[in-house]
Amino acid sequence: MATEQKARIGVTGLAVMGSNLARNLARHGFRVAVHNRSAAKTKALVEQYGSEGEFVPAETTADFVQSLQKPRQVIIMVKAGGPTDAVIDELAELMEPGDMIVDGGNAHFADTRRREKALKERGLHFVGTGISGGEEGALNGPSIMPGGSAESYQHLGPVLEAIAAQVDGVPCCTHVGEDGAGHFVKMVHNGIEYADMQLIAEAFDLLTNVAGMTPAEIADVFRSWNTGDLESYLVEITAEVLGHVDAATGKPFVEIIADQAEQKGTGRWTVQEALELGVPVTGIAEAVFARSLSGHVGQRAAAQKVLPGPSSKPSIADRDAFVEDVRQALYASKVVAYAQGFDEIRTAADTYGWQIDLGSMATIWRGGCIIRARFLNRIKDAYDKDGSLPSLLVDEYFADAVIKAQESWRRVVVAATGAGVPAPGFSSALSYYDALRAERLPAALIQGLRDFFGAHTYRRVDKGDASFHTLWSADRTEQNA
Ligand SMILES: NC(=O)C1=CN([C@@H]2O[C@H](COP(=O)(O)OP(=O)(O)OC[C@H]3O[C@@H](n4cnc5c(N)ncnc54)[C@H](OP(=O)(O)O)[C@@H]3O)[C@@H](O)[C@H]2O)C=CC1
Ligand SMILES: O=C(CO)[C@H](O)[C@H](O)COP(=O)(O)O
Repeated sequence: MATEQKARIGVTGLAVMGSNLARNLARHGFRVAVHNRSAAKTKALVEQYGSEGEFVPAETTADFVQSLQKPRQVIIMVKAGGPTDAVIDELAELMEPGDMIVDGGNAHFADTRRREKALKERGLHFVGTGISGGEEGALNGPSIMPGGSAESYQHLGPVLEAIAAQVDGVPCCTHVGEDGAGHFVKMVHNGIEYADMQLIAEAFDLLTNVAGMTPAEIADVFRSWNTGDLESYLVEITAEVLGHVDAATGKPFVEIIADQAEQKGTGRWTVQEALELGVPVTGIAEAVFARSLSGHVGQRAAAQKVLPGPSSKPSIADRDAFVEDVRQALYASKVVAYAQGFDEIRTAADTYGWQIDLGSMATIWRGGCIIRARFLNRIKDAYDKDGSLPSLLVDEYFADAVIKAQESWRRVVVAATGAGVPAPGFSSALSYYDALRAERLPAALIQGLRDFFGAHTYRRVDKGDASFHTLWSADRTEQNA
């Protein structure tokens, strides 16, 4: 193939994400080489969308690599895990020093670190890149979170910024940080996505089972919420899903879906990594566990037969006031979930030596991605004002918002408890708020107990950092530890 006919960039893995990303690149004037393990997808893409731009289809990996301009840039969009390793191994055999492999799948950041290290030894650049926005975002402009070296970003950045979503003329793409930073930030993005959806689902449950509203009425509520502080993609599509009617039965669509939430793993990874880093991401953890509980069909069926709810349910005197309380509780709990997610990113950056600008993360999540929301502008402002903010909750704007929401938030948690409606997201977010602001926590008693049974020692409020142990089974005098 003549050099001038070679492609600027390649995409391998042409399922929903890869094929739409390739189309997005082509629509932006990049000649794109396209390849898929099974050639039918490549053929279908070119047949259906060939007129959208310049595609260079390849049936084999060798032809695919040959069809690229040097230094070569290949984006992989295949299943995370083993398939990604298999594709990287195949490509690496055919590529040359200076070429670049970009993994746009939902890889675990530790895999990304390992892959970048291994490929560097072969002279290849490797960029682990988070991409969010689902199939629609991949086509029309996703939010893109590239890691890897600053040098790699110099070459790749202009292409990614061109195809990313744009908000106020700013691309939703920036160099997140070295090696696995991009995939780490994408993982936390997904963790926040889990928390956000759990809170929305709890709001729906409360409006259904405490306020007695229908899905169509609740759809209207979400539609109106989407014109205020809660404006976001997830609130917008909640109104769509709740307003949809099942064609086969004529019932509200939400009532005919099996109530078992599935998960591919990025939320679970966010919690596992938070446990390692010692960051309390209670909202995300509750969301992961709530999905998991929903899937325990046998246990749920057994419990339904023997465990009753409260003998009487509180009645809602003023439905509009309750709807407003739920709105406030949703907003405050959402702020807590984002605060926890940003804490995890900051702690990981310190741990792994990444220079992550938290304000920039809020900036690139404003468009294209699943958690895009109006209040990300406020998060950006908060971190722009103070890059070392101890918690989003102490920023003036967000402190004011949760303080204003506080009474509503408490009423909603009380109503949920009284009615026997599970609201783990709302209640754990409120407990987090109360724990953070508490002058004194019962952790003191835990320390006392640990010292009693295991001589694990404790620090005193009046003796600085020194540790002590009480001789519990002797005369109970205190010793320096
Ligand atoms: N779907 C979404 O909304 C989002 C997905 N992602 C991530 O993007 C990536 C692609 O997602 P999606 O488009 O949904 O596709 P899938 O995750 O369903 O992956 C399907 C693709 O992987 C290829 N593949 C699977 N195993 C192998 C293998 N061993 N060797 C080579 N190719 C293989 C398939 O090829 P074949 O056709 O031959 O089977 C197909 O192209 C995933 O990592 C996903 O987590 C990221 C953001 C959003
Ligand atoms: O990455 C995404 C969006 O940004 C995917 O939509 C996400 O993988 C969905 O996750 P799950 O299937 O676990 O709900």
